[in-house]
Amino acid sequence: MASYSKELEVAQLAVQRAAILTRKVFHEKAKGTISKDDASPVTIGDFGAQALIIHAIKKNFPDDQVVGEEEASSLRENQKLRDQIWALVDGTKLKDPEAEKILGGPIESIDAMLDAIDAGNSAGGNKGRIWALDPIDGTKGFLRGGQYAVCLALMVDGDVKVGVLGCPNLPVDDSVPLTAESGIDQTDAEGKGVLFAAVSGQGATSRPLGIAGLGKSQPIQMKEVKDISQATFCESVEAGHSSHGDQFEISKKLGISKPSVRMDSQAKYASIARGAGDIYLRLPVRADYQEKIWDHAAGDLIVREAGGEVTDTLGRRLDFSKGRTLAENKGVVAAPVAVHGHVLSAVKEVLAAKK
Ligand SMILES: Nc1ncnc2c1ncn2[C@@H]1O[C@H](COP(=O)(O)OS(=O)(=O)O)[C@@H](OP(=O)(O)O)[C@H]1O
Ligand SMILES: [Mg+2]
Ligand SMILES: [Mg+2]
Ligand SMILES: [Mg+2]
Repeated sequence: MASYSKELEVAQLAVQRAAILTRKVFHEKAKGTISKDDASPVTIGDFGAQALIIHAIKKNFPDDQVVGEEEASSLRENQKLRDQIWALVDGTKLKDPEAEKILGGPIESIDAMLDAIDAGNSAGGNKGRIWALDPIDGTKGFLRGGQYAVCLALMVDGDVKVGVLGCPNLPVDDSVPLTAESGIDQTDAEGKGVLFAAVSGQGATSRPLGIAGLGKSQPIQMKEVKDISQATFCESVEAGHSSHGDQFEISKKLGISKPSVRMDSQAKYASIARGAGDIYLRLPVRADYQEKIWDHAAGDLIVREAGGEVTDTLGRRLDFSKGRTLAENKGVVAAPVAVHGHVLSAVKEVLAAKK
């Protein structure tokens, strides 16, 4: 079995470096936000983080492909925005020269930065080594001052082998349980920022998200759910991204009376993987929406390696081999292995009753 130790080290350091950049933008008022063709927002933080991460991947693994959320066409036409991003990218380094060397050093020029962003254009698929990258997941949360995540996963022949999530606004302490306020960034910089990782067959870990080399890691595990009515379930903040109504019906069916924890980004997967919460439900709002692979690849592996099961609403494993989207899946149901079947039955009953 391949160990993927080099890939894991590069991925974690690349995400850690990119998070230095996103944290800078998070604390600035002007985030250089523009609207994409689908009317969703993108900021200088998203572009900068994508450039830095793809640069590190290409330096270490030149033949690998990348499926990245962003592309640079709007920057090629907008010099002001491009220069703003370059100032950020050029000034972002890990405070450990050895770690910086592992990432292949800085990006050489503005043109190289734009090319790095555009190298995230792989069509995906079921052959070879392909990285899935979401430079800022939960951009709306990032803009609102909530949770967000820097997400990177390596797929080999369509199967996720390595997953890394940088969550700058989650508490370092794995044992802090989720509350209704967890989705809001309420604490100061002290004690915040977690780097989650998993390798297929090797378990999942967390460690503090630092600014130099990698900190000390510890294994993480999902919590045992003894009484499902006491379970904590997570869902999106944005009602346009998952159906709060269906999710409420499902939780009622499970006897859960606690309100949901609304949280942006794959911080939801990370939070249940470390046992701070129990269940993540993402029921489709629109029948025709196809989930993007970069919104799920890292979280899917981290939850499964921490003792969870992740399927769609029909009980199928998420299939990352179909291209840039999860074309063969509908929604997400993530829970500890022991209770996943029970949760899935409630999901199916609620969806059947709607028909
Ligand atoms: N209609 C629809 N249905 C499902 N998902 C959608 C939809 N539209 C957008 N998106 C994707 O949602 C990503 C963020 O969603 P999250 O649930 O993680 O967070 S949030 O609370 O909704 O912000 C978000 O990721 P980012 O763009 O990286 O923020 C989108 O890829
Ligand atoms: Mg996303
Ligand atoms: Mg994104
Ligand atoms: Mg986006």
